[in-house]
Amino acid sequence: MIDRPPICAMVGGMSENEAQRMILASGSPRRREMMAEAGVDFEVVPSDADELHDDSMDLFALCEVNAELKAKVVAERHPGRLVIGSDTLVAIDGVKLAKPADMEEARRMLWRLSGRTHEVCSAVALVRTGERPVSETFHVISKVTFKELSDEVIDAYYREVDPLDKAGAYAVQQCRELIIEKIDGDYHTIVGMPVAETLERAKLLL
Ligand SMILES: Cc1cn([C@H]2C[C@H](O)[C@@H](COP(=O)(O)OP(=O)(O)OP(=O)(O)O)O2)c(=O)[nH]c1=O
Repeated sequence: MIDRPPICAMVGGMSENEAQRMILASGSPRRREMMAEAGVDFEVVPSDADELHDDSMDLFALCEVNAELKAKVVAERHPGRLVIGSDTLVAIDGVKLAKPADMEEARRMLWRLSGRTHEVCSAVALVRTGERPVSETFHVISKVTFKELSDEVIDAYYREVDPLDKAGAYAVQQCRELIIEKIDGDYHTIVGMPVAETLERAKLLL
């Protein structure tokens, strides 16, 4: 006899367990770690969506659009599954800082942030296609104040931290004492995703 789950435990051709398994549409190791630490069952399918860069948009709006683009591409390929996409941007004086293209740009970003307070926005899109479609997007903004930096401090910081895959060219989770004076808001939002709120909302949508 073929061993298969009963029909009542099947959702659109998937077993209930598979349907309940969320997809994190991200290549970010930080997002993956935060979801894993929260103890949820999920699969990682990085998104190949092209991110939008539009300085005329509000910080939160651009972040939300990018989170949606990332989630939608993966959701289209996995109908029936709840897909989580996320985007993080840093902003100061109306200028948005994404991931730096090279070390020179990274250094320029840190100088811009030196001794000042900036915003970090992380947006999350929860998207499902198929029979029970869902599209919900939200964002959280936290504030980070940098110490006054110097060339020596930046050299020391970049000996320990690779800035090239991080918005704003720094990582709050690494060698924080070298560059950061103060954090106001949700720490996980700065690392890349407001994970508690994401999972609360996701649970209601499964
Ligand atoms: C501000 C900040 C950002 N980051 C990271 C989180 C994100 O991985 C990255 C922002 O770039 P994103 O474009 O949001 O994400 P990503 O390209 O790393 O991953 P994906 O699009 O596949 O989801 O910066 C930190 O790790 N620490 C920080 O303190």
